[in-house]
Amino acid sequence: MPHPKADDRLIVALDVPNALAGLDLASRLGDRVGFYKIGLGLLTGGGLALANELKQDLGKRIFLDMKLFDIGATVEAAVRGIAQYDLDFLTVHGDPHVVRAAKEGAAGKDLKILAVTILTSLDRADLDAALIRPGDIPEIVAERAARAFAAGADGVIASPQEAAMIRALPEAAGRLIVTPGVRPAGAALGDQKRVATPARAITDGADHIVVGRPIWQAEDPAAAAEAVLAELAGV
Ligand SMILES: O=c1ccn([C@@H]2O[C@H](COP(=O)(O)O)[C@@H](O)[C@H]2O)c(=O)[nH]1
Repeated sequence: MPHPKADDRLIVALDVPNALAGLDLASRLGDRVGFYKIGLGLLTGGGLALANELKQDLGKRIFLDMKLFDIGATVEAAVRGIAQYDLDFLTVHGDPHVVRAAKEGAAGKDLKILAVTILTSLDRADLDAALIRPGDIPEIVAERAARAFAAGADGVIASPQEAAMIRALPEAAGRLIVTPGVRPAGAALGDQKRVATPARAITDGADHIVVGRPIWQAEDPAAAAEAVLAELAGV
């Protein structure tokens, strides 16, 4: 079922406590939103059943944000199982062996594998604490993105602050850039550290933006989504 009114550049993160709350939010957002992200927080709260319902009954596109990371054989088996569901995007960590295994698992299915570069909630101090090599974050993100693309990733997850740098990579031609860490001007950051506005993310080369709390925690989620969509309509 197509959604002529929805601008699928906006993906709304359904980080609500359970599937019922997810369905309720989706019904409040109605035709305004055509693309939803279901993540780890909903996994034990009926996330896959919700994904199925949103896709089959309401015609929404679904991004399953699992951020898989394991030995290749396990990632491949996990993705083969997930690919039986009718989903659109799936995340894995951007390490080349993980991306290659995920692509094997998704072979023959119309499921795009997106590689996480560096979480948008991290800054350089966090990387130091995790013993990740020295260097500027945008430079490390660009390198991880190039390696993930070389391993076959259909796209990458990065902060909007790195979108322009990734878009300029030759390896990024025809690949997707999806950016969480998006905040309308003045919105609370929460735990996000590398952020930019919806318009900035898109003008810098993102194909899709992911927006969660600024919409689902808003007093009027439909109005909050409309404000983001109005900003996107201007770029
Ligand atoms: O680097 C990443 C990867 C994934 N996410 C996910 O996106 C949403 C963002 O939610 P907000 O409420 O808009 O901050 C959330 O589900 C994360 O798990 C990310 O933020 N950064």
